[in-house]
Formats: sequence, structure tokens, C-alpha cells
Amino acid sequence: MAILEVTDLRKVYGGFTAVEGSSFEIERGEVFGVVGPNGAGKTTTLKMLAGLIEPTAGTAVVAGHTPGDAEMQRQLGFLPEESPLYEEMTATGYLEFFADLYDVPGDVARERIHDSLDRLDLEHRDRRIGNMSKGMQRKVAIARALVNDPDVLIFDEPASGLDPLTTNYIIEFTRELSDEGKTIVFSAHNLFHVESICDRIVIMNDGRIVARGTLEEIRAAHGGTEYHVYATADGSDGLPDGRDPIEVTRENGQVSHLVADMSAVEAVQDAVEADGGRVTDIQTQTPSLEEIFLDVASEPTAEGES
Ligand SMILES: Nc1ncnc2c1ncn2[C@@H]1O[C@H](COP(=O)(O)OP(=O)(O)OP(=O)(O)O)[C@@H](O)[C@H]1O
Repeated sequence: MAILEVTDLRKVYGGFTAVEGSSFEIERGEVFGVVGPNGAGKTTTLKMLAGLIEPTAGTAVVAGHTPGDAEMQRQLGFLPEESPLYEEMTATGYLEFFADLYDVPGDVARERIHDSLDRLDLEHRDRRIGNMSKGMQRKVAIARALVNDPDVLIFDEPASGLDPLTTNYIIEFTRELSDEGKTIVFSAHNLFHVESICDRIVIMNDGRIVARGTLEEIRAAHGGTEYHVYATADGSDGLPDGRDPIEVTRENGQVSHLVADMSAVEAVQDAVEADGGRVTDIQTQTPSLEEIFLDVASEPTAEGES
């Protein structure tokens, strides 16, 4: 069952449309990625989901509640892209203060906060936040999104600008939260992270969703998997009309035929054998999310869906 339902969400700032007609559903327990180039409308979308900005049109429903309603706030944890923290407070003091705002009983709050900070490997918890490094501050901000033990977490760029070790902790922690059943909406520029933890994604460009689905679905819709058929002979002349390989290259006496599907692989095999050769290897070539992203982000935005 969808825990988050977004229908025709739109945001116009003055005369400028930042988000145009976004619709998607997120299932309970999913890690859902929102990716796109700078200015695509990711943060605006996430803030509308979190009830921090009012949509111009459309609706976002989280666990049956509309953003801003008190019960929805209880079910939601939001990590903003840039999180101003109270610099004079210690990490634990700050987190206890936020837990109190959510009416979390003191002993439950302390245990929850220490558990989150242990798992995020945050040292020096009684240091003033203003004296903490950027990575430490980000960990405190993540722990803040968890003080009310929400079912749905919205993480806007959780690991941007952090060193690889801290980034790794944060990505691994996000994965663990998902394993524990949390639903996570996640925006990131690092597509490797998106690829490694998201179940489904939407790619936004100029305020619109331009691709959506699992990575496999998106790959299939944008060229999909291609196959390299390596052989000792070039059978491409013997292929039936319309079955030409995408590309034929020759290297070190081997001929490589690049083709788009398994039936084309079989056609090449038959043609190579008819030419007196044999197939020596078949390898798949799948486009990375980065390649697809560069492709769809450079296309003029004409929404192909919803
Ligand atoms: N308060 C605002 N007033 C006017 N325009 C805004 C406002 N907030 C955002 N925008 C514009 O809306 C567009 C989408 O911004 P948004 O921050 O959602 O993009 P983003 O995809 O999160 O980008 P980034 O990856 O750079 O964080 C941008 O052109 C931005 O300048």
C-alpha cells in the first residue's frame, strides 16, 4: 500500500514554475530517489512533501495525512539540504530539546538519541555544535530527523560535501533504516549512491518528471541492455534485413557485434556460424544511471508520462 501519494503537485514562484504536475506513489518500506540537475525542482518537491512549503496546486498525502497536519508531522522526519543547527547547544542537548518538542518522554529520547549517534559513529557529543566539523553537524541533523521515530524519512542530499568515510556511514545508515522498515525519500547528486540504495527513482528536469521506475525499468525505457557478441568471423553481411548490429568493431582478429536484444544475439550467432566462424564470448553492456541521467537531462523537457 502506498504510504506517500503525490498527485499533480505544482509550485509556481512568482511567474516561475519550479515543479510542474508531479505525480508518484511510494510504497511502505521503499527507498525512493529523486534525482535531477541543479534547479530541477527536487528540494521544492521534498519540501512540499514535508509540509514546509505550500503547493500551488496538487496534493501530497503522507500515511493518509496532508502535510502540515499534526499527525503527519509525527510520522515524518525531514533532513533539509542545509540544516541550521543551534550552534551554542551541545549535540545531545539540542537533540533532547527537539525530542521534547515532539513530546518524546525523556528516557526514551535519551536512548533513541544515543542509539542514532552510536550508529552514526558521532564522537564528542557534548561539544558545542558550532565547534563541530561539517560531517559531525550533518550527523546531528540526521539524528534530529529521527528523534520522533518517524515511519517516513525525507533526506535532501544527506551526504553532500562530506568526505568519503562520513558519506559511507550516512549511506549505510540510510540503508539500515530502510531494512528496519522505514520509508525513505532521498535526493542526491551522487548517482552511485542513488543506484546502490534506491528501489525506485524519478528523474526530474526543469520541474518535470522525465523518467521513473526501477533502475531496470528506466534502463529498458532508455536504450536498455545491449550485448557485445565476440566472434572469429564477421557474419553481419549475412544478417536478415533490419537486423543490422548497432556497431561492428574489429580488434586482434576478433569481431565484436553490438546488438540490442537476445534475438539479435541469436541472429548474429547463426550468421557467424554460416560464415565459418564461431562465437567466443557474449557480454552485456548496461548503461549506468549517470549515462541515462546525462541523456534525459539534456533532452528538451516534454513529459512522457502522467
Ligand atoms: N523561494 C523561491 N523563489 C523563487 N524561485 C525559487 C525559490 N525556491 C526555488 N526556486 C527556484 O525553483 C527552481 C527549483 O529549485 P530547487 O531548489 O527545487 O531545485 P533542486 O533540484 O533542488 O536544485 P539543487 O540540486 O541545485 O539543490 C530553481 O530554479 C530555483 O531557483
